[in-house]
Amino acid sequence: MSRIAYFGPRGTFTEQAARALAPGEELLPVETVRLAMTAVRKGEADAACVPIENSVEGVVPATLDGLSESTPLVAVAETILPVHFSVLTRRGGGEIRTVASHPHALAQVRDWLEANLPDAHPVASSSTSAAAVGVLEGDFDAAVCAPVAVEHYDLEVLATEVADVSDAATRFLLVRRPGELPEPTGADRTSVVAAAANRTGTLAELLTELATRGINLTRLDARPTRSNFGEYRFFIDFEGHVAEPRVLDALTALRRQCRNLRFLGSHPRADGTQTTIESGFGNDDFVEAAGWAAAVRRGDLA
Ligand SMILES: O=C(O)C(=O)C[C@]1(C(=O)O)C=C[C@@H](O)C=C1
Repeated sequence: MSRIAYFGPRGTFTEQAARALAPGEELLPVETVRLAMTAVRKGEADAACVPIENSVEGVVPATLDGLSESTPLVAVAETILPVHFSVLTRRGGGEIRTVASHPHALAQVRDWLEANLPDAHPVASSSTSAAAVGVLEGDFDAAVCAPVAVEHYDLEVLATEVADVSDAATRFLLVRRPGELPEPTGADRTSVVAAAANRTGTLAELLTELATRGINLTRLDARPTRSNFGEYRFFIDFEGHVAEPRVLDALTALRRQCRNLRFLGSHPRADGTQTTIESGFGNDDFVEAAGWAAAVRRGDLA
C-alpha cells in the first residue's frame, strides 16, 4: 500500500482529491502544502496530493513554490473537484463575530459573507479544516469548509452549497519523486518551470518554441525567484506528453534557451480534453522530418 501525504488536517478538499487520486491508499494529513511535499522528498510518503489552481482564485502560490524549490518532484496525475462550501459553527454557539477559512476559500465566498454574515470578521487559517478545528477550540465562531469536514468535526451546519461562483472548481495534483512517467493518452498535460534570464524577449523566446511546434499553452504563471527583485520563474503548462516527438522536441528547445529549466511532469488531463494538433504539427510530421534530415546527413537522398 502506498502512503499519500495531503494538505490537511482531515476534512479538506485536498483529502477528497487524495481519495479520488489514490483510492484505497493510506492517507497522511499534514499541516501545509510544503510539508506534504517535504514528506515525499524525505521518503516518508510515496506521493503528495496538493491543490494547484482554482477557477475563481487562480493558482495556489505555496504549491508553485514547493514545486520549484529543493529536489525535483513530478506530477503523475490530477483531478478537478467542484468547490461548494459548508459554513460550520459550534453547537449552540451564539453570535458569529469571526469566520475563518483558507484565504482561497474566503475569496470564493465574499459575496455570500457580505449578504449573510455582514458583521462577521473574516480570518485566514492554514486550510479550510484548520478553520473547523479553530471553531471547535473556540478560536473562531464559524468556518467555511469542504462539505466532508462535518463528518470529522462535531460542528453544526449553518449553510451548505455556499459559492459566489456556482461552477467553481479546483484542480489538484498527485506528485512523486521522479521515476517512470505515466503513459501518454492523447489528452495529456506537460508542466515545466523556467527561471528565465532578465533580458529583453526571454519569455517570448520560450513561448515561441512552443508556438512554432503547434503546442497549445494551458497555463502561464510567474513567481518571484526570491533572489533578485524583479526576477521571475515562469510556470508553463501545455498540451501533450513528453513521450510525443513534437513535445520532446519543444522541451529540448526550451532547455537550449534556458539552462534553469525544471520538468514537472506529463500526465493525463482530468478534463479529458484531447490535444489539438494542427496540420503539419503531428508527431508523424516530426518523425518524418527527422528521418528526412537524417537521410540528408547520410547523403542518402535519392
Ligand atoms: O483548505 C482546503 O480545504 C484545501 O484543500 C485548499 C483549497 C485551495 O487552496 O484552493 C482547495 C480548494 C478550495 O478552493 C479552497 C481551498
